[in-house]
Amino acid sequence: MSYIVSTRHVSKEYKGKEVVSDVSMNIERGQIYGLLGPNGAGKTTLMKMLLNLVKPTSGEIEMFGEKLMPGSVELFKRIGSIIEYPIFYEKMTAVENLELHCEYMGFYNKHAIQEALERVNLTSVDGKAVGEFSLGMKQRLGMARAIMTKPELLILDEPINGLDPVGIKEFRNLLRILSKEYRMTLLVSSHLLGEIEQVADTIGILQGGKFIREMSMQDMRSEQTEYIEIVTPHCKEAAFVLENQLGVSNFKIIGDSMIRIYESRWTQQELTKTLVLNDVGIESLNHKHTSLEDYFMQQIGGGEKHA
Ligand SMILES: Nc1ncnc2c1ncn2[C@@H]1O[C@H](COP(=O)(O)OP(=O)(O)OP(=O)(O)O)[C@@H](O)[C@H]1O
Repeated sequence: MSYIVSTRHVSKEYKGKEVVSDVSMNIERGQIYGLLGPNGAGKTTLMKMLLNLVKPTSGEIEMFGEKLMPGSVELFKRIGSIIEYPIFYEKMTAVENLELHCEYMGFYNKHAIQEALERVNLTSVDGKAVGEFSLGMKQRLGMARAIMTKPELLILDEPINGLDPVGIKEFRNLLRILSKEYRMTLLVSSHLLGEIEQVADTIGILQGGKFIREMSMQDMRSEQTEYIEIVTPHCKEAAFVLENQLGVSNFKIIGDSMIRIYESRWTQQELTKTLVLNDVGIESLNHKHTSLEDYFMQQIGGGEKHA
């Protein structure tokens, strides 16, 4: 398998503290790869290492099959990125900023500037200095700058920050277009699975600097569990009846009033009947499945604990 990005045991320490720890990740050409993790997980640091902005303490990085070295410069002509907040010359207009970027990248194509601005829906800002833009407009301009040279790989750090709901929807469509029509490979970080689950092909989960898991969204969806959820004010009594009358062993008690049963031996009717016959009042009893967000929270250790 040829990967566009491949890291081998990459770690980064700051003042003796490891903030990225032994990360081995692989991004296939043409994929939208979601790098997920809560604040401070190490997503930005990992992306900065891919862009040679931060030197790994140990480990190796390959980009486009080539080992990343301090002097690798040509590689970055094939990569577009937005890391943290995009920075611009505030007194210049959007077009002037993009023209300057073209010059810097050795790429000049007036048509590409207009096309990029149209792609991100930032067309009626002629004559306005970037310093007067809102955060969302700056994010759009950052995106225009990143895609203007049609890079093969696009690295976006929390790109949804600052966008309104319409902007988020447009942004997801843009990612799909860049992937499907422009055949770009995309690495997108987020702290919320919900923001990228609809577009990502693969997810890598980072927590406390450690790479917990890398899996396709398809596998992630198939790992969602089904369960029966009982809401009852008599949780302890219900658990006792389930265990002793029905032999149910695979269940969790959540808080004071909820039980989730992960085995399908008994129907909803049978469970209801047994609980009621044993004087256990029930508020509801329903068949459910975990959402991807629940799954993600479980992976990063923020899910419910076993009773
Ligand atoms: N230059 C630095 N010096 C010291 N510590 C740093 C430096 N840069 C990052 N860190 C620390 O490394 C850890 C990971 O930070 P990083 O910004 O990579 O996480 P993140 O997952 O991108 O988080 P967020 O979503 O909040 O941006 C944090 O504890 C941060 O304080």
